[in-house]
Amino acid sequence: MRTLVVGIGGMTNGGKSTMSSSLHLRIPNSCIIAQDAFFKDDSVIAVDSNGFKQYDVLDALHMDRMMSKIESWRKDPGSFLASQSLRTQCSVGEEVFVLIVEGFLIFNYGPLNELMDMRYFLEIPYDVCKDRRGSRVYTPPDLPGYFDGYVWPRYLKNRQEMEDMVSDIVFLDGLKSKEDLLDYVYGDVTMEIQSLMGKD
Ligand SMILES: Nc1ncnc2c1ncn2[C@@H]1O[C@H](COP(=O)(O)OP(=O)(O)OP(=O)(O)O)[C@@H](O)[C@H]1O
Ligand SMILES: NC(=O)c1ccc[n+]([C@@H]2O[C@H](CO)[C@@H](O)[C@H]2O)c1
Repeated sequence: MRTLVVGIGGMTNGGKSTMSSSLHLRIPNSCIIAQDAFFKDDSVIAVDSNGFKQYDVLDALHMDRMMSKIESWRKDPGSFLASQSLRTQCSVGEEVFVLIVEGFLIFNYGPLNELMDMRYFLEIPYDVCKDRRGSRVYTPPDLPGYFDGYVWPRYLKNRQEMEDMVSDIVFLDGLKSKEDLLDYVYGDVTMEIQSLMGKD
């Protein structure tokens, strides 16, 4: 059985969900596991001296649960796919199962990073990131000053840590159009699938 794990990482609002869901729709036998689904309950998230909730760290996430879910895909991707929602597209005869792992801290977690076959990171400039983030409503909503006082400085730290840990990441300019970005990653993934299919 052949499998491929594609990591779609990136900054907050870099376009990860957009890219991942479009990729999923184009790639047969693919599914998405998104890191945002594994945030701990708000009541256990640490708060700093400014009153800012410390959401942008691995400690805010149930990474153990995320890894268990990925493990169940790895054990039996066919059954995992079948247990997914109606959106899942199964294609008989396609032999490579593709897992799209999406999230803002996927490469910072060693055991998860190790499982990736392909790594992408969507980046956008500070002002675009701040604008996009400002038009989103999280639960709980961002406090005034949260972006400059917490999200951005924390991103810079997370990014440095990621670059110190991982070298083979393809950085993508998130200012390009959704279509161009998708075409690029889809082209790469398709080539990899073809190459895996030719392996026996
Ligand atoms: N290439 C693009 N060009 C312009 N806007 C984009 C592009 N990709 C995504 N967007 C827009 O940016 C916003 C954030 O996109 P998306 O939700 O995909 O980001 P994200 O990285 O998953 O964010 P988060 O992880 O913080 O939820 C959305 O409004 C989306 O429509
Ligand atoms: N529980 C959530 O999903 C949640 C709550 C508060 C903030 N966030 C933000 O999500 C981003 C990652 O996609 C991070 O920058 C968090 O601040 C998420």
